[in-house]
Order: sequence, then C-alpha cells, then structure tokens
Amino acid sequence: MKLAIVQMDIGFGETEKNYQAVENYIEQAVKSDVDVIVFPEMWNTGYALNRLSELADDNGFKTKEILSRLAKKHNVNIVGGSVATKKEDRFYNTMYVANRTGNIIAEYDKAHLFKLMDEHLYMEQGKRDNVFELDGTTCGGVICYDLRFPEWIRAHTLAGAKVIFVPAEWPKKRIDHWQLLLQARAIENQCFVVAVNRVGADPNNEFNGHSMVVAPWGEVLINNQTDEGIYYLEVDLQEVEHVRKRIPVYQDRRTDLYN
Ligand SMILES: NC(=O)CCC(=O)C(=O)O
Repeated sequence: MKLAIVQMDIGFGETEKNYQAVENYIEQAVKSDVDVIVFPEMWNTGYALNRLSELADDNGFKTKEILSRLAKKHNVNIVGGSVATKKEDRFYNTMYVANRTGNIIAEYDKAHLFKLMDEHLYMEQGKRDNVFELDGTTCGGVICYDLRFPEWIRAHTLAGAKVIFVPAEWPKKRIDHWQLLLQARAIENQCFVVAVNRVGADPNNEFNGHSMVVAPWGEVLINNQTDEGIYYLEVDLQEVEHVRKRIPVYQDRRTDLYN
C-alpha cells in the first residue's frame, strides 16, 4: 500500500482556502504513484467551533463531492481525514473515505469528543464504528482523541482491520503521548497505524506534525517531520500476518475473562 500523508496547515475558519488546499494537495499527491492519500482532522474549519453554524459542511455535501470527484478522476483512494459537518441541525466531526471509483465507502462521526478542546460543547458524538475495504484490505478509521481508547481500536481490529487510520489535530504540548499511543496501538493490535497530524497554529494551540506510520511489530516508519508537506511511504501489508503468526495475540485472548 503506497501512502501519501498530507501533513497540512489548516486555516482557522477559512473554509474556502482549506478546500482549495486539499484539492491542490490531491493533485500534487497523484503525481507520484500512490494508493491512498490521507488527510488530518477537521481540515475544513479547524477548531473554529463557535462558528460551526456558519462553517460546517451541510451533510458533508461539499467534502463528499470533492473527495469523490478527485478519487475517481485519479483512480486513487482518499481517507479524507475529518471535517466539521452539520446533519439535522447537529454538528459532527466526520471522516469520509472515497475509493478509486469515487464511491464514498465510509462515513464516521468521531466517537470520543475531546473536552480539553471544548468539542463536547458544540458537537455530537458518533454511534458507530468505521470499518471499510481499500483495494481488498480491511481498514479502520478513528479520529484523534479516539486513539486514547484501546478498546475502540481493538473493536476495529477484531472486525478485521489490518490498517488503522488516525487523522488528528494533536497539539505539540502532548506530542509525546501521541507518539507512544500510536506505537502501542500498532504493537498491541499487530496492525499498521497511519496517523496524520496537522502543522501550524490556531488561537489556542500549536501543532507540530509528527505524522506517524507504525508497522505491526512497532517499527516507526515515519516520524519527526514537522514541516508542512506530503510524505510518501510504501508499506507491506503481509507484515500483519507474519507478526500475528509470530505472537498469536488474537488466539491467546481470554474471551472468558473479557470481550
Ligand atoms: N483533537 C483531539 O481530539 C485532540 C486530542 C488530544 O490532544 C489528546 O491529548 O488526546
């Protein structure tokens, strides 16, 4: 799986600029041979939460149109990070995934809202998991703070996910947690973790990237990048089976003691 990790800056409440930036990034990424392009969290609005009624994407219409059109045009999969959406007068932090044919194959509302960034005051939490297929590989997608809930990631790998995508706006001041948690989730679940964080700043936080790809044995394949840009990496999905055979964690689970 050839990945293009888009570690972008996000204009605070500048939706037009952000949509244009995402279109440009897709056009740039497909100049290389890529299978999946991945974006960070809340890339349409940033955390301009008190302006969601004006800024959130109505039913994700605009986001879905762009992802679908460009995925089809370039025969590429796009894990669309997440965007602020409005659905039936409520706001959500929503991930959309478009496959090569331009079909929107996943729509996921962030399950765990992050109180330290006031999300719970403005948004509704999601009620469903997020498992989808990219080129025949079962994948899962969670959003930022969801990463702190090992049982939530495990629910996705128990449902078959071999790759977990984690778009984020994870502030610099807790980047040590980000790195450790991503590595732990990959090792304990014996899966690839593909995590994309933003760069730049908003009125409340500074973001320093450190987007990461971690292999099922825990090797960190990308990290320490703090500049805005696209980072390219190919991963060998067969590593998942090799690691799961070497230490059969899934067979050794004590389902008589826990689920
Ligand atoms: N946007 C988020 O969910 C941030 C999560 C975060 O920073 C954390 O420490 O957890």
